[in-house]
Amino acid sequence: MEVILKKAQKQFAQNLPFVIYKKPNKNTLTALFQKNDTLVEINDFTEKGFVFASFDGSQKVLIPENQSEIIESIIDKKELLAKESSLEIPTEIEKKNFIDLVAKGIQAIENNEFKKVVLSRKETIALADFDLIDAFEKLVYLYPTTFVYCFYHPKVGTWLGATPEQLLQSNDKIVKTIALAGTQKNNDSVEVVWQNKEKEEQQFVTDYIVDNLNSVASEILVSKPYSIKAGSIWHIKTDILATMNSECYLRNIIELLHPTPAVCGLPKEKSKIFILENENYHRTFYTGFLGELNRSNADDAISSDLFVNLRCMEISGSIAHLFMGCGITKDSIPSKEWEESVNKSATMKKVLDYRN
Ligand SMILES: C=C(O[C@@H]1C=C(C(=O)O)C=C[C@H]1O)C(=O)O
Repeated sequence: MEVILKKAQKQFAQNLPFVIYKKPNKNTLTALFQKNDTLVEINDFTEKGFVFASFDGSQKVLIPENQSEIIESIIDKKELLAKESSLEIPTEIEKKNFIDLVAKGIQAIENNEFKKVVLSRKETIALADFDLIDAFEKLVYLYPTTFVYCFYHPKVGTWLGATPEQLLQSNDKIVKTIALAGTQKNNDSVEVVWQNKEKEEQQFVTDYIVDNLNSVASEILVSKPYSIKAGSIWHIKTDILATMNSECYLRNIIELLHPTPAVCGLPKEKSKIFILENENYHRTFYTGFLGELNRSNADDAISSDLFVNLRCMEISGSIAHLFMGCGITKDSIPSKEWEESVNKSATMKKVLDYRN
């Protein structure tokens, strides 16, 4: 593990692109160290490597397998306990802006413009004594059930995240995906109880995915919704397994699924326009997707393994930009959505706040 982390440090110091990641519940780190700093873009999703794509689909960057050194390493055993962050809380202005944005979203739903919209915000934190690879290592230990990554490209930026959300996993004609939505903070109670607002919001996501896959799948299996925990937050999740028609390609499936109503809304186009016009910042790679694309020699028979870029931050010099969003429906209460966004920001704040 030392070796792979040291190599990542060196690659970063030399301004060469790399990604280092850990899959949910796995004890292996994988890294792709690109040997040059060429910016490679995806054309049709037949490329091999690690993809890093933006929310609006305008940027689809690849760390190509055939131009990279690929290293895997077992994660050393160590336990880091999550703790409450003591970093600064956001300002009253940030709070007011987000509450106003959510109220505007609810109004648009009441006007029947759409049924659901996911609205988000960005929070900026000044960093002291920050080390990228050290922060990545802490994320690995803090969030074992999530997809943890550190992505760097000198022409794109530096991102870190620990996301609970799979976009899809595919091998030939078998595609696995999930519907994830509904959020509540862990309060150590024995049973997690969900209100109708969260159940409905998550059902929208399941229905959307199943409806869209129906046009290209010969069979779809859908699990019952269940609760899962990511860091100190609970979500509702449904597993979906589809067998695709022979004329369906990975590119079609990605176009059908991304962005799902878990991060955009319903209907897709109308909610997307609302997001682009009303969130007063650019999401760039937040709520985009990332992961292994058409991996060669996949030992677990999964050739593409993609995740949605949530619970993430962009590092820019000595500043971290944190991103968090909430699903808004007709039953949303703006102040509660604000609290939810604050709870979600704790995922990254905990690692920024950690002192050895
Ligand atoms: C948009 C985010 O999360 C998404 C929104 C959720 C919700 O609205 O309850 C839950 C999980 C994610 O699908 C985020 O974490 O920024």
